[in-house]
Amino acid sequence: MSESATRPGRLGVGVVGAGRVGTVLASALRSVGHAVVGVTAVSAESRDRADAMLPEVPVLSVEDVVERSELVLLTVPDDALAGLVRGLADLGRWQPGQLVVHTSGRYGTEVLAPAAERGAIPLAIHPAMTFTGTSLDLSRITGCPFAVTAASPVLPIAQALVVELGGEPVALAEVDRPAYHAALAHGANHLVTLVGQAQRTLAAAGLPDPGGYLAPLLTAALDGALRGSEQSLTGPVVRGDAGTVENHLVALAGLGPELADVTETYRHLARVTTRRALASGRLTELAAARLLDVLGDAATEPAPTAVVPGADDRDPTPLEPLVVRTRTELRAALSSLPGRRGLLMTMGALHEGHLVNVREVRARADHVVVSIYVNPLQFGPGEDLENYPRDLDADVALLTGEGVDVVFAPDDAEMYPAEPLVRIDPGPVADVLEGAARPGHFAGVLQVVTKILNLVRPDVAVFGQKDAQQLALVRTLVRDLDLGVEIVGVPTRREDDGLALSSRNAYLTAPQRIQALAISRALRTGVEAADGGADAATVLRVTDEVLTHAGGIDKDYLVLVDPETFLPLPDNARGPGLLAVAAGVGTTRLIDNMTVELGPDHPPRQRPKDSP
Ligand SMILES: Nc1ncnc2c1ncn2[C@@H]1O[C@H](COP(=O)(O)OP(=O)(O)OP(=O)(O)O)[C@@H](O)[C@H]1O
Ligand SMILES: CC(C)(CO)[C@@H](O)C(=O)[O-]
Ligand code: BAL
Repeated sequence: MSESATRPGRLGVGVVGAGRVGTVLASALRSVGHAVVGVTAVSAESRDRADAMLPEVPVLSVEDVVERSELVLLTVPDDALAGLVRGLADLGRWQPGQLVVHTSGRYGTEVLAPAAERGAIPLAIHPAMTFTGTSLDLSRITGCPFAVTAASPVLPIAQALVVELGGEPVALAEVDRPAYHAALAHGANHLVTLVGQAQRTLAAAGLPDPGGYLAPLLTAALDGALRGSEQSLTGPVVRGDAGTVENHLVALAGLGPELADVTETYRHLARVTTRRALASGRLTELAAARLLDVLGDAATEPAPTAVVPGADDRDPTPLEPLVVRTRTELRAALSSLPGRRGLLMTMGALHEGHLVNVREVRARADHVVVSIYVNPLQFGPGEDLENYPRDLDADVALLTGEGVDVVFAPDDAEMYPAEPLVRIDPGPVADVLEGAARPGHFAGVLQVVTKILNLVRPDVAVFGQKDAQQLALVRTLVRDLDLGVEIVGVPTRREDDGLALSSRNAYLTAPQRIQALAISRALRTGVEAADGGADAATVLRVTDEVLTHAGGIDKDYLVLVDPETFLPLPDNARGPGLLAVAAGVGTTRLIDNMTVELGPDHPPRQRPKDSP
């Protein structure tokens, strides 16, 4: 085709669909000398837009617009396009030689076949741009890439049209349009969702101007991503920082159901990011495996929880859990819960720390079971079995609205109909620290944990890191006895002043509660010393100094131990360590712990305020 034949010349342009794209493109065509002969606009919004962007252009019926135009711009929603073209063909409105141009990203020119059959020239152009429907958009078109699809003989017409608009035509085959459009929608539209999630999360964290706060970082990240591809990636995943990722998941879960979509997206994108970083050699197999372990396996990814508005059409999360007291009732209740089952075991007297654990279960399972049972086997003589706070109604009230399906609250006769003869031997970890202070405690814990796991048969069970030795022993139990349940540890939830949440805090008087703060203060001092490069002996000494000088603290033990064996670390130890305390405050015995990284080879622990 010759140059003059490919140039559109001065055309009468008609616009079907006075949406954002149609009015902006028509206005641009008008500004380069074409005449806009008519526009369709049904809603008041479209009429206003047509008025503002295409002043003095008559608003006409679809048929009149098509009849009067040499170039018909079809800018209707994608789903309406095929019907519109077919309908106009049935009415005999298409004219030979008429240019019929649509701007749908998804379609090529096939969708215009009914017009082509009547001699019209079908062209598909799609600007890779988002529009506001105002004159601001005119500048956005300049230099904007347009995907152009047309039969080869008329492709130059489509290209020339785009050049006239000020855009950069890029030829795209019919067959590639859907994937092309998916890529654009994923990048541009889902970015809006992602940035919106980041803003909502920052707002929940109390930042006054989330958008302003994010702008420099996100601009730099986008710039890097566009120029350096995925090599520009920074943050905890590419550092292999599974602890931080786990901490993020817990923090997000703690923000409540309105932000459940953030957890879901975070988990999914972090998994994909991990796999990409592994494939590009930026993560080792081991580091990737640790991350994927924390993030949960894609194959067992929980369906979105029902608390996400509109996320799926299952029944809404029951507001109040079903309370069952016997194993028969439990079995019946479980039989109506299909899918992945998650469990939190507790002794009741629930607090916010338990709720954080509930949310962690909910993020990992379709259904949540909470057990409430004060297990006599784990209490020694003279301990607080009789006084341990029990208030099932208050516990159920606290769990209401948290997406818990079933509360299993057996009494002693139901849990132990007969004195158990077969006992679990927890092994050497149970002989030290809590085990030494409370002989038989962990045998009793593992006995009841095994029973409840067998009764509930969960896919995943969550335990708090506050009871670090218990968590380690439960992991060993599951490994050694092949119990086939995923055990997830959850970081300790604290009051704002640092006190670890615990049911036994209820025993503290107001002055004792203040005295108890010395425990977390001492641990924090040790962590900071380790972060500053202090050796194990120094870390232990500075922690001890705080504890010893605090009033009202009756230290039972303060140790710096290996987090797996719970044996003391040597003075020159390197790597992870656990600072663990048990202390009496008045008549209440409290435990707490924090992890430290020892030795110069280890980077400082990840702080929440670290860059992403
Ligand atoms: N502050 C907390 N943060 C996160 N998890 C916790 C916290 N406190 C307890 N948990 C976890 O909740 C589960 C149930 O614990 P439990 O019912 O014994 O509560 P508790 O507050 O530890 O009670 P206690 O005061 O008797 O030690 C355990 O896995 C425990 O580790
Ligand atoms: C795991 C547990 C529920 C067993 O009684 C108890 O030890 C607890 O609450 O941590
Ligand atoms: N929170 C651990 C259970 C106990 O102290 O007995």
